[in-house]
Amino acid sequence: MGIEAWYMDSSDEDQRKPHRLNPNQPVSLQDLKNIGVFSWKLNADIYETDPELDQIRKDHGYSYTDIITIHKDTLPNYEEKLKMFFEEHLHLDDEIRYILDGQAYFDVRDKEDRWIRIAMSKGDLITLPAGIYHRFTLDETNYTKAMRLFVGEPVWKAYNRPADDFDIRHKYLASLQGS
Ligand SMILES: CSCCC(=O)/C(O)=C/O
Ligand SMILES: [Fe+2]
Repeated sequence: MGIEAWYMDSSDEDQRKPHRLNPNQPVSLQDLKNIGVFSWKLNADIYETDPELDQIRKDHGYSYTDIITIHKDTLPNYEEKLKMFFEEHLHLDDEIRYILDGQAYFDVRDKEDRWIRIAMSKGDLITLPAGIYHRFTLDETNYTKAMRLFVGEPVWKAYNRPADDFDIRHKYLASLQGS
């Protein structure tokens, strides 16, 4: 199957709810590619030995990996971290996440600054381009386990919006021209 994405409503209700418009307004994988968001569906049951994952890592230079389990019993400062992840932000590098178990949402801004919600579940690998405004939340199941990948030594620093003066933000916006 792979990821499913849709435009969000503007309600302030629980961030863990789907927040679909009525009627639902789906966003295609091609729409996501057009804003620099790419995804793969892999077999998460074999992530430790998966040749497909190895190939993606080789092709993109994802030399670093670690695993984060996001659940109230496993993640230190759980509430604080979830709050931080849901602040709209950007990074100076690509954000690459592979869901090994459970599910979660990434929200990204489209070219018109509208929120797109991306539903991620076991086996979904996603890359968000450096400079895109985004945020992350668990869904109502309150659990996910994800591999974090990075080119070289990881830099987790997030810059909350507004972060419009960074070169990477200009570069990202320029990359959208004509797409
Ligand atoms: C699934 S990893 C936690 C979320 C995160 O690291 C991040 O930067 C969200 O935007
Ligand atoms: Fe992020």
